[in-house]
Amino acid sequence: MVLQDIDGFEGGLQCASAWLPASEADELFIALQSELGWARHRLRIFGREIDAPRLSCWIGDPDAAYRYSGVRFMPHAWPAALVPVRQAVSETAGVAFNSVLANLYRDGRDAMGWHSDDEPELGSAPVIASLSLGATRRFVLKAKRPDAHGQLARHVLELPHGSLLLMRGDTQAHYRHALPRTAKPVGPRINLTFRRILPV
Ligand SMILES: O=C(O)CCC(=O)C(=O)O
Ligand SMILES: [Fe+2]
Repeated sequence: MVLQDIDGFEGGLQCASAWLPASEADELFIALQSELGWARHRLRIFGREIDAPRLSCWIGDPDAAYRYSGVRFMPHAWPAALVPVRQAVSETAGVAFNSVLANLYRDGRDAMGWHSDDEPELGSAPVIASLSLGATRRFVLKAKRPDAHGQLARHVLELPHGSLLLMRGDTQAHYRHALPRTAKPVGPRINLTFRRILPV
């Protein structure tokens, strides 16, 4: 397993493309797809309530209560399939993660819009570890402020089955990220973003 720095992020973004061997990633995908309590979370955008275009399940230790897009979630308990994964991801990242947001993108119409994971519960420079399973999808980062040429820097990553992406340092403060829709035919994808929720 090799964590590679992604250029232009000064150590704030690292990726291991085959962090989980394919057979383990296959098994994990199947277990999570059938066992998690997938639900359509509701989002508040400009005062309107809308259904998120994906299915989600929030998992964590009992004290890891969390607000996401203006909604307070009580975490589900850790399913057996995620106990060793949480341990291994925590070791790789060097952070004792106490929660994970699971997202299921059923096909190319499911997506996640532009945001930063900068909620106060995550602290000022959070480490977020993102494990991708299933179909490869495009993950895009865009700077919040223009560079010296007046451009908003953009970075595109393809996140394959079993890959682990670490976002650290100023990544949330300086960038937004998104998982755009795609018109290409793609199968389902599960993404797990491990987070450390601080007591507030
Ligand atoms: O699905 C992804 O790769 C991104 C998920 C994400 O940004 C999040 O859960 O905050
Ligand atoms: Fe995110």
